Amino acid sequence: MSRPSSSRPCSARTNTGNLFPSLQGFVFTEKLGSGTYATVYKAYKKTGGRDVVAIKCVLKSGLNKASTENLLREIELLKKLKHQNIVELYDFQWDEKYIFLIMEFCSGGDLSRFIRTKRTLPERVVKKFLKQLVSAMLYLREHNVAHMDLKPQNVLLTSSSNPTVKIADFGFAKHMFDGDKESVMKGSPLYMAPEIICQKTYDARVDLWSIGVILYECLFGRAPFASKSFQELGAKIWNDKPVELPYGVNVSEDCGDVITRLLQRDPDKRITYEELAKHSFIDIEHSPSSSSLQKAVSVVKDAVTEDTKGNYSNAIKLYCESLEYFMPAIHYEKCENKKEALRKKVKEYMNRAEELKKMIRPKKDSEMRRSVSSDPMEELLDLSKDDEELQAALKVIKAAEIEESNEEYEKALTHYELGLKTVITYLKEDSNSRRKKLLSKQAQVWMSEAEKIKSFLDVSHLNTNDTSGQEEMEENEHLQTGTCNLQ
Ligand SMILES: Nc1ncnc2c1ncn2[C@@H]1O[C@H](COP(=O)(O)OP(=O)(O)OP(=O)(O)O)[C@@H](O)[C@H]1O
Repeated sequence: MSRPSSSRPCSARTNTGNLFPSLQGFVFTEKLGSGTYATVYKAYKKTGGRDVVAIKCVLKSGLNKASTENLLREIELLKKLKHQNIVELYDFQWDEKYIFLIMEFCSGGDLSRFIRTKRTLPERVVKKFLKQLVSAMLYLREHNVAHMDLKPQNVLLTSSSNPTVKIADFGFAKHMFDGDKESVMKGSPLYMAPEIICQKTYDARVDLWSIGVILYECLFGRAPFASKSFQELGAKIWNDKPVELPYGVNVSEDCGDVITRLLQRDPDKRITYEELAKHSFIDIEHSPSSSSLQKAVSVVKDAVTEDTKGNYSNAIKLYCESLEYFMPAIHYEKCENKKEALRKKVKEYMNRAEELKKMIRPKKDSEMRRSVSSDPMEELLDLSKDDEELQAALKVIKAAEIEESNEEYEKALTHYELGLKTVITYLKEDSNSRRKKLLSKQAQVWMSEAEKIKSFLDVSHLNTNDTSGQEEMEENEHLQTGTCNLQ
């Protein structure tokens, strides 16, 4: 809510002798940086918990019509936007000299500086940042907001260890509904989608291109159109050549695919927001967010219900599905104690899933052999001596039984299914009544074995390992060493 500052325009002197602006209720401690129309300071609240904030101070006298519009737009938009990956605007005030935007403080600096200090970022870290940026972008799309000036300088980091990224600087942002077009040139050429320059009309898809450029720069240390002169930059923009990954780099196929699809010059060929959210490199549904834990709890509740009802196969699937939400929930949790408590709980659920897997595992050797020796297979083979096709099918099933007892489940299932195909046709036509009776009884047994194997195979490979701790450790190691991807 806007409310005028009661403070008189005055200033405090810094260590270096420069003047800080002054705002009642806050102590300015440090200059964080300055942009086109504002300077940003670190400050803390005099009252309460002395919360640290960032205050963007806009000198009113420096505002022309365009920058006033930018600022008002930024305030209007930021007031409405609340997302874990968007810098929050707490309040705004003004006095005779300045307009103050009191914002969430991000102590890790901006992504541009972060990349420069590390040269390149490892794919694991880039993937985490990208998921967070995409999550913010999807939220912006839901609110019909296009940022229009996404670049590493406008992406802030919450801290230097285990950082979260947040989108800042909504000075150029605009309410844009699907199909809306814009024709004014805005943004920074290195990060600007080609259609802004080449076609002069564009829409919210320009942000997808900029995300692609940010991703490229994080991985390779420079923007795809990085140039030594404006002429060179112009030539690269006005070109039909597809953007290629630098020679000799080592990125996963998924990662390469998402960069290439974001950096499509033609916006109609560019990946859409929906496709991006579902892309296997991003998989927003299973990305750490404030709702991860809620989703995990809801899935695990269903698992327990199925478990209680004795539907073990379903229960295992749901326990494992809950892990897909528990892991991002653990990543999202900042408090170490809570993380540990969550891990303990997850371990209990996953132990139960493993226990159930053992329970539904098809019979092992001794039991199986007993049923093999007691089954009338030998009699059936004898009754089918004059029928090569049925003999062959029965031998295939016999092999399946042995494979099952040896726990070669995939092979056993294939052979059960193959043999049963023939057996079933005989059941319809067989004139030998003794054989038909025996065959019919055994077919039931084999079908039920095949079903058991199928439902076991369906869940046996499902993951019950919580790797969140390992992942966090590796990520931190990477960040500390600043691993380089260009070899
Ligand atoms: N909330 C914040 N927390 C910490 N640092 C911040 C915050 N907001 C801005 N900064 C720092 O202040 C610098 C200036 O920010 P600002 O938004 O005014 O301009 P800019 O994005 O650098 O430039 P321009 O507005 O010209 O695009 C940023 O680059 C960043 O380093």
